[in-house]
Amino acid sequence: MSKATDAVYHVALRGESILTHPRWNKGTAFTEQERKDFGLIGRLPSRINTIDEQCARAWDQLVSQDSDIQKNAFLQSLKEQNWVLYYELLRRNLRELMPIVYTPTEADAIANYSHLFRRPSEGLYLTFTDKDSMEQDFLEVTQGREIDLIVCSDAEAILGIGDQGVGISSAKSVIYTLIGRMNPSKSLAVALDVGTDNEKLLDDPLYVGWPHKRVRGEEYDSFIDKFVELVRKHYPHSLLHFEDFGVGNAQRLLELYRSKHAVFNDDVQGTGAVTLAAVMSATGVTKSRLSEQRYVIFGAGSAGLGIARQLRDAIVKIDGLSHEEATKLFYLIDKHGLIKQSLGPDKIRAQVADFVRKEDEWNGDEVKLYDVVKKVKPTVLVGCSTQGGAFTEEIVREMAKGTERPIILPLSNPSRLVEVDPTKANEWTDGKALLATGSPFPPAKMPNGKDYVIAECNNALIYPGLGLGTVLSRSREMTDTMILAGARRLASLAPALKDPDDALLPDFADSPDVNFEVTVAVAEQAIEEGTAGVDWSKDEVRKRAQEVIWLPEYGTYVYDLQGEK
Ligand SMILES: NC(=O)c1ccc[n+]([C@@H]2O[C@H](COP(=O)([O-])OP(=O)(O)OC[C@H]3O[C@@H](n4cnc5c(N)ncnc54)[C@H](O)[C@@H]3O)[C@@H](O)[C@H]2O)c1
Ligand SMILES: O=C(O)C[C@H](O)C(=O)O
Ligand SMILES: [Mn+2]
Repeated sequence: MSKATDAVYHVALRGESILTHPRWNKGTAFTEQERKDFGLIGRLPSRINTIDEQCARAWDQLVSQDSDIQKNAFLQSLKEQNWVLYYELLRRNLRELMPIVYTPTEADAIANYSHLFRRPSEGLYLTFTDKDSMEQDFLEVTQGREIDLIVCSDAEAILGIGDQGVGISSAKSVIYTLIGRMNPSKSLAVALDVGTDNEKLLDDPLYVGWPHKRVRGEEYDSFIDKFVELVRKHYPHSLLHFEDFGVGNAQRLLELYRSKHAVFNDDVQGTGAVTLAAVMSATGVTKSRLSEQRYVIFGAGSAGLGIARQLRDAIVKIDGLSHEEATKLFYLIDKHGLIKQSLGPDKIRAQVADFVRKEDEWNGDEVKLYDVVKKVKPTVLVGCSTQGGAFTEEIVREMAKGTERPIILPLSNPSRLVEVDPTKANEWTDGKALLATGSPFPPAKMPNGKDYVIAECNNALIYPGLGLGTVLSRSREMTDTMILAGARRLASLAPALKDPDDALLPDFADSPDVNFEVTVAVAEQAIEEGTAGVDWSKDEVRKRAQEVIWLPEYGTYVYDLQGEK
């Protein structure tokens, strides 16, 4: 592992400029020599603190905040002051602080973005009205920086809370550092502000985004295209991560660009990958094959479709079924009920065409979840519908009648949108259900009194590794086979494989090591299939992956006018 503590950095900033630069600021941890060299003696109180002392102080300040949203705001401002301290504090308390900086609290932070606004998030705002100066604005912010990863969102479908306009979230790029241990200087968060259809925001005089209806159609496409072309021109080797685009754009843009650049849609592909890992783990417990399951996916949007495709493709690849046979194992349900032929084209999105059920199997207009469960007897039920509580007691009990160990994955975020509270699902199935949720939940009690840990089936458990594996191997594309390799590696690390009563997926406390393994698996696969721009042995992949790890440690600074800024 790289030892940043021993690292020596040549830095060209002095005085106020270094103290206000979050990458270089050490606050009270500047050494005596550094205080002399960087003109800081009169700018700092006398005592020199260690990182341990700084973490203890920051922790005390954090826990004195009254609510999670205030804690989130406190951590945001810490990030704006001192990256090392911010990431080190989070690293030391990962399990506890993930829900504060990420799901579910981040949903509230984004929903209240304009009201909590203090200063712009570091990152890039690209607004539709400024499209003509996009390249200039892009270069102004990036300034020739080395960037490996760009996370962008048009915020049309933020988690399950819908259109949030310009609610830029740097949370997704923070995770690349926190869990993927990626150098934060190498990532960039981009807000693509094309307006909003959220009336509450449009009517809010404090809304900080462009107060205009969402631009759609050709104008939208050409705006996005201009941005993607800039990324391709200035950062041809970067990974472009799409987050929380609306259902009409997510899969479409992915298909449009994936052969031209390494693009990744987290909601489609990241969610598909982590859910596949959870199902592989659960079928390990039930000692059955993926191809022996019957799958009901409730909510056929970006996530639902991504999950269905990922599972289907894995069944083909791993269990050897034909594409058609594997597709038949899936029942997709959206707001008009089961997706079946008679719904007609207005109610069926083009992307789900593969999964449309034949009419002769079903009577009636709109077939509801309960009726599907009753007839199909699914072994796997996935929720990505944004409909809190949709898996009612009646539905869960019905499912448990049809299968010994129902695999139930209510994935909608944030917590209040979960399709079923896992404690309830555990109770209604007498502890038989194999459960994982999208947001963190406390353990449920098994009939024998033991805790059943509810795994967090959130794409953050895998996307940093998928992204970093792609970047590390300098792949121009993130292929389905690379994603599958990452998902299989994650599944192989599932606690339930060792102890069937344990969690279906690794804990977030272990996510940095887990993602390291995913990174390695993805890069190995890219090299094996020839997608990579490098040709390394397996040992070398691991060594290189170690070398790029960034740890939140200060190192020693030397003042140097030619140094970094
Ligand atoms: N756990 C994870 O890692 C993860 C990842 C991605 C998305 N999600 C969650 O999944 C949910 C969906 O996200 P998305 O990106 O797919 O959004 P989306 O808008 O693309 O999809 C939501 C789908 O649910 C459908 N729907 C709405 N009401 C319904 C109803 N009553 N019955 C059935 N279907 C209904 C919508 O028509 C839409 O197709 C969100 O809550 C999001 O937070 C979780
Ligand atoms: O943001 C998350 O927690 C996961 C996912 O990307 C989502 O949209 O819900
Ligand atoms: Mn998302």
